[in-house]
Amino acid sequence: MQMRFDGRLGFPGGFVTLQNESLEDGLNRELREELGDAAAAFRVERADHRSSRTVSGRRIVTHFYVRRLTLEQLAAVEIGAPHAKDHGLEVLGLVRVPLYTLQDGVGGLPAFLENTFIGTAREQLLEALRSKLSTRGALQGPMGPELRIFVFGREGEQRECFLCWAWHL
Ligand SMILES: O=c1[nH]cnc2c1ncn2[C@H]1C[C@H](O)[C@@H](COP(=O)(O)OP(=O)(O)O)O1
Repeated sequence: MQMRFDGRLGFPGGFVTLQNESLEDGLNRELREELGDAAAAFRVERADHRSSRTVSGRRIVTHFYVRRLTLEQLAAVEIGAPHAKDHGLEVLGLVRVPLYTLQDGVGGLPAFLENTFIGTAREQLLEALRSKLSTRGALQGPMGPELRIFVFGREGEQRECFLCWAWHL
Protein backbone atom coordinates (compact mmCIF):
# COMPACT_ATOMS: atom_id res chain seq x y z
CA MET A 1 0.00 0.00 0.00
CA GLN A 2 1.07 3.61 0.07
CA MET A 3 0.98 6.59 2.37
CA ARG A 4 -1.02 9.22 0.53
CA PHE A 5 -0.53 12.96 0.51
CA ASP A 6 -3.39 13.27 3.03
CA GLY A 7 -1.81 10.95 5.61
CA ARG A 8 -4.18 8.08 4.88
CA LEU A 9 -3.24 4.65 3.60
CA GLY A 10 -4.52 3.59 0.20
CA PHE A 11 -3.61 1.65 -2.91
CA PRO A 12 -1.71 2.98 -5.92
CA GLY A 13 -4.02 3.97 -8.76
CA GLY A 14 -6.04 6.95 -9.84
CA PHE A 15 -8.58 8.61 -12.04
CA VAL A 16 -9.31 7.22 -15.51
CA THR A 17 -11.17 9.13 -18.24
CA LEU A 18 -12.99 6.38 -20.14
CA GLN A 19 -13.44 8.59 -23.21
CA ASN A 20 -9.67 8.59 -23.68
CA GLU A 21 -8.52 5.17 -22.54
CA SER A 22 -9.69 1.82 -21.21
CA LEU A 23 -9.91 1.29 -17.47
CA GLU A 24 -6.89 -1.01 -17.50
CA ASP A 25 -4.82 1.29 -19.76
CA GLY A 26 -5.57 4.19 -17.44
CA LEU A 27 -4.77 2.15 -14.36
CA ASN A 28 -1.42 1.02 -15.75
CA ARG A 29 -0.60 4.62 -16.68
CA GLU A 30 -1.42 5.73 -13.12
CA LEU A 31 0.73 2.95 -11.70
CA ARG A 32 3.72 4.15 -13.68
CA GLU A 33 3.14 7.72 -12.46
CA GLU A 34 2.89 6.66 -8.82
CA LEU A 35 5.32 3.73 -8.73
CA GLY A 36 7.84 4.62 -11.40
CA ASP A 37 9.29 2.78 -14.39
CA ALA A 38 9.47 -0.61 -12.64
CA ALA A 39 5.68 -0.77 -12.95
CA ALA A 40 6.13 -1.05 -16.73
CA ALA A 41 7.54 -4.56 -16.21
CA PHE A 42 4.06 -5.93 -15.58
CA ARG A 43 0.54 -5.10 -16.63
CA VAL A 44 -2.65 -5.20 -14.59
CA GLU A 45 -5.28 -6.90 -16.77
CA ARG A 46 -9.04 -7.15 -16.75
CA ALA A 47 -8.73 -10.67 -15.31
CA ASP A 48 -7.15 -9.11 -12.19
CA HIS A 49 -10.34 -7.18 -11.43
CA ARG A 50 -11.89 -8.09 -8.08
CA SER A 51 -14.70 -5.70 -7.26
CA SER A 52 -16.34 -2.35 -8.04
CA ARG A 53 -18.08 0.07 -5.72
CA THR A 54 -19.85 3.40 -6.00
CA VAL A 55 -18.69 6.14 -3.64
CA SER A 56 -21.61 7.55 -1.64
CA GLY A 57 -22.16 11.26 -2.15
CA ARG A 58 -19.85 11.39 -5.18
CA ARG A 59 -20.33 10.40 -8.82
CA ILE A 60 -17.43 7.98 -8.62
CA VAL A 61 -17.07 4.26 -9.27
CA THR A 62 -13.95 2.61 -7.84
CA HIS A 63 -12.56 -0.62 -9.26
CA PHE A 64 -10.24 -2.84 -7.28
CA TYR A 65 -7.60 -5.08 -8.89
CA VAL A 66 -5.25 -7.63 -7.37
CA ARG A 67 -2.07 -8.54 -9.23
CA ARG A 68 0.56 -10.95 -7.91
CA LEU A 69 4.19 -9.91 -8.50
CA THR A 70 7.39 -11.85 -8.30
CA LEU A 71 9.68 -10.89 -5.48
CA GLU A 72 12.06 -9.36 -8.05
CA GLN A 73 9.28 -7.18 -9.50
CA LEU A 74 8.22 -6.07 -6.03
CA ALA A 75 11.79 -5.21 -5.05
CA ALA A 76 12.25 -3.21 -8.26
CA VAL A 77 9.05 -1.24 -7.56
CA GLU A 78 10.15 -0.49 -4.00
CA ILE A 79 13.60 0.66 -5.12
CA GLY A 80 12.27 2.78 -7.98
CA ALA A 81 9.23 4.32 -6.30
CA PRO A 82 11.08 7.34 -4.81
CA HIS A 83 11.92 8.38 -8.40
CA ALA A 84 8.32 8.20 -9.62
CA LYS A 85 6.64 11.31 -11.01
CA ASP A 86 4.13 11.54 -8.15
CA HIS A 87 6.51 10.71 -5.32
CA GLY A 88 6.51 13.44 -2.69
CA LEU A 89 3.32 14.85 -4.14
CA GLU A 90 0.39 12.42 -4.21
CA VAL A 91 2.44 9.58 -2.76
CA LEU A 92 4.66 9.93 0.31
CA GLY A 93 5.95 6.35 0.33
CA LEU A 94 5.17 2.67 -0.13
CA VAL A 95 4.16 0.56 2.86
CA ARG A 96 4.27 -3.23 3.19
CA VAL A 97 1.33 -4.79 4.96
CA PRO A 98 2.49 -6.99 7.86
CA LEU A 99 0.94 -10.39 7.19
CA TYR A 100 1.42 -11.81 10.66
CA THR A 101 0.20 -11.33 14.22
CA LEU A 102 2.72 -11.02 17.03
CA GLN A 103 2.28 -13.11 20.15
CA ASP A 104 0.63 -10.20 21.96
CA GLY A 105 -2.28 -10.58 19.52
CA VAL A 106 -2.02 -6.91 18.49
CA GLY A 107 1.27 -6.26 16.72
CA GLY A 108 1.32 -6.99 13.01
CA LEU A 109 -1.80 -7.00 10.88
CA PRO A 110 -4.28 -6.20 13.72
CA ALA A 111 -2.34 -3.03 14.60
CA PHE A 112 -1.91 -2.15 10.91
CA LEU A 113 -5.69 -2.32 10.41
CA GLU A 114 -6.08 0.37 13.11
CA ASN A 115 -4.54 2.94 10.76
CA THR A 116 -6.70 5.39 8.85
CA PHE A 117 -7.50 4.30 5.29
CA ILE A 118 -8.91 6.22 2.35
CA GLY A 119 -12.39 5.25 1.16
CA THR A 120 -12.90 1.50 1.18
CA ALA A 121 -9.19 0.65 1.07
CA ARG A 122 -9.33 -1.22 4.39
CA GLU A 123 -12.20 -3.40 3.18
CA GLN A 124 -10.38 -3.95 -0.11
CA LEU A 125 -7.27 -5.06 1.73
CA LEU A 126 -9.26 -7.61 3.72
CA GLU A 127 -11.06 -8.72 0.57
CA ALA A 128 -7.73 -9.37 -1.14
CA LEU A 129 -6.27 -11.18 1.84
CA ARG A 130 -9.29 -13.46 2.04
CA SER A 131 -9.12 -14.34 -1.63
CA LYS A 132 -5.41 -14.46 -2.37
CA LEU A 133 -3.46 -15.72 0.59
CA SER A 134 -2.80 -19.40 1.04
CA THR A 135 -2.99 -21.52 4.16
CA ARG A 136 -0.25 -21.10 6.77
CA GLY A 137 -1.74 -20.35 10.15
CA ALA A 138 -4.93 -18.54 10.98
CA LEU A 139 -5.08 -14.91 11.96
CA GLN A 140 -7.43 -13.73 14.68
CA GLY A 141 -7.83 -10.22 15.91
CA PRO A 142 -10.06 -7.17 15.72
CA MET A 143 -11.94 -8.69 12.82
CA GLY A 144 -13.46 -11.25 15.19
CA PRO A 145 -13.48 -15.02 15.27
CA GLU A 146 -16.00 -15.29 12.45
CA LEU A 147 -13.31 -14.15 10.03
CA ARG A 148 -10.34 -16.47 9.77
CA ILE A 149 -7.73 -15.13 7.42
CA PHE A 150 -4.97 -17.53 6.50
CA VAL A 151 -1.67 -15.80 6.02
CA PHE A 152 1.82 -16.58 4.91
CA GLY A 153 4.45 -16.81 7.61
CA ARG A 154 7.24 -14.29 7.76
CA GLU A 155 9.29 -16.00 5.08
CA GLY A 156 6.34 -16.50 2.76
CA GLU A 157 5.37 -12.88 3.31
CA GLN A 158 7.88 -11.98 0.67
CA ARG A 159 5.54 -13.48 -1.91
CA GLU A 160 3.47 -10.34 -1.78
CA CYS A 161 0.23 -9.57 -3.52
CA PHE A 162 0.09 -6.29 -5.28
CA LEU A 163 -3.15 -4.35 -4.96
CA CYS A 164 -4.31 -1.31 -6.83
CA TRP A 165 -7.43 0.57 -7.76
CA ALA A 166 -8.85 2.84 -10.44
CA TRP A 167 -11.85 5.08 -10.48
CA HIS A 168 -14.00 6.95 -12.96
CA LEU A 169 -17.02 9.23 -12.87
O1 LIG B 1 -7.17 2.93 -2.27
C1 LIG B 1 -8.35 3.30 -2.41
N1 LIG B 1 -9.35 2.40 -2.26
C2 LIG B 1 -10.64 2.76 -2.42
N2 LIG B 1 -11.06 3.98 -2.71
C3 LIG B 1 -10.11 4.89 -2.84
C4 LIG B 1 -8.74 4.62 -2.72
N3 LIG B 1 -8.04 5.78 -2.93
C5 LIG B 1 -8.95 6.71 -3.17
N4 LIG B 1 -10.19 6.19 -3.11
C6 LIG B 1 -11.45 6.90 -3.32
C7 LIG B 1 -11.69 7.99 -2.30
C8 LIG B 1 -12.34 9.06 -3.06
O2 LIG B 1 -13.75 8.90 -2.98
C9 LIG B 1 -11.95 8.83 -4.52
C10 LIG B 1 -10.95 9.84 -5.01
O3 LIG B 1 -9.77 9.71 -4.26
P1 LIG B 1 -8.65 10.83 -4.14
O4 LIG B 1 -7.36 10.21 -4.53
O5 LIG B 1 -8.64 11.35 -2.74
O6 LIG B 1 -9.03 11.94 -5.16
P2 LIG B 1 -9.66 13.36 -4.88
O7 LIG B 1 -8.53 14.17 -4.28
O8 LIG B 1 -10.80 13.18 -3.93
O9 LIG B 1 -10.06 13.84 -6.23
O10 LIG B 1 -11.44 7.52 -4.59
